[in-house]
Amino acid sequence: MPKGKVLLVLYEGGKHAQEQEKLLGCIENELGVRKFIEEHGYELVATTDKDPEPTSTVDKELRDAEIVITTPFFPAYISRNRIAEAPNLKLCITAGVGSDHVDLEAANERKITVTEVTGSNVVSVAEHVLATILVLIRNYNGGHQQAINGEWDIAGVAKNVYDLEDKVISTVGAGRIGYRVLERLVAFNPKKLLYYDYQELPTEAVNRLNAASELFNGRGDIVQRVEKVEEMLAQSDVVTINCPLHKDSKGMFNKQLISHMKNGAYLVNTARGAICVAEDVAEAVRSGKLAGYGGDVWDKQPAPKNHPWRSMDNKDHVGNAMTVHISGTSLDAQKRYAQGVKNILNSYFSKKFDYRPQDVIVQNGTYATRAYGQEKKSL
Ligand SMILES: NC(=O)C1=CN([C@@H]2O[C@H](COP(=O)(O)OP(=O)(O)OC[C@H]3O[C@@H](n4cnc5c(N)ncnc54)[C@H](O)[C@@H]3O)[C@@H](O)[C@H]2O)C=CC1
Repeated sequence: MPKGKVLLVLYEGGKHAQEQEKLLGCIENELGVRKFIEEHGYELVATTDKDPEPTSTVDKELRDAEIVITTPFFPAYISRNRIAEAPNLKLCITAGVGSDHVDLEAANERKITVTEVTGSNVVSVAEHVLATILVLIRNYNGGHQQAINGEWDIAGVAKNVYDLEDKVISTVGAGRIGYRVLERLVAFNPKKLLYYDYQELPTEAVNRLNAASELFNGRGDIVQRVEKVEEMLAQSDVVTINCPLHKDSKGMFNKQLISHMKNGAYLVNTARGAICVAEDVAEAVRSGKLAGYGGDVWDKQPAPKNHPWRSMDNKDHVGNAMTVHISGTSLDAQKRYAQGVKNILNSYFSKKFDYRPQDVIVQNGTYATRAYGQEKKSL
């Protein structure tokens, strides 16, 4: 009987993989799972060649694969067509969080299980959100450019510098990352922390934030849920997006929704690029409607050289805080999601299928989480 095949798609590490052995998430280090997979009698095929569909190595190797492991950082899109061409496929594992690169509806139709390593990089992303907010609101880029260019024009930088203290800050999505962002923001003494989510935060979670704000800043009752996103945006100095990409969130931040934001507000998106309409955001930054946009997720990854967010700029050249998709792939996160992938494989190989419930996105033809849409089934 031929061996079952596991297909692993990761980004290239090159010389960095040799320099840094903790870089588990690159093709050279294969999440540290090769030996484990082979010991269980499976074949492992690892590749970086994911595009274009349908002529890449992924297309060829997926045809007889039983398991595919991908990451959101360098996503191999497991599309409906690719699923149709992969009759043996039983399990898709996301090494990280966010499985929108898998066609979840098509997976359900075929009863393919889709799992991810829930929680593995939520702290990493929350820290990146805070970093991006501070880069923008403190005009770090303006000051840094002068520092390395030999300039000293303080007014030229200071005219775009604010404090985060006393601002209204909001999150679209208050799940694991959104909540951790709110937690970390308390330290900055915000005026209000608002959230928009169709799932309400537990009362204890809200009480904890209010109590911390009371203790550190002398003001309680700062957290509020807002029912209408437009109402939340109209009050917010800084908005961060922390919800998954699905049919209701795709293209949500378009020209029309951005028009409800305060003039000169900041928008930070480390969730998924396609939640925003790229050209509409770039135009809002150009016009000054947004004082800045930052994040690390793009609607197509790797993003093309001419993507509007690469050249997006404002009149003072300080409104762009984009990075490549790195927030969830810190070395600490890589260790956690590599271990999480191993645990999921172990559940599968043992035929116990005793996955951690929070890791399961779809199973047995249905959604196991409500995160991918309001109407989706809850466990
Ligand atoms: N940049 C990066 O490296 C990473 C990005 N992510 C992204 O962040 C997303 C969130 O991750 P977690 O917080 O761990 O997920 P989570 O499942 O804990 O929380 C997501 C929350 O968003 C809410 N939500 C869903 N659709 C919404 C909508 N249209 N409007 C408002 N709220 C909505 C859900 O009800 C849930 O409370 C992931 O799905 C992924 O796309 C996650 C990890 C790494």
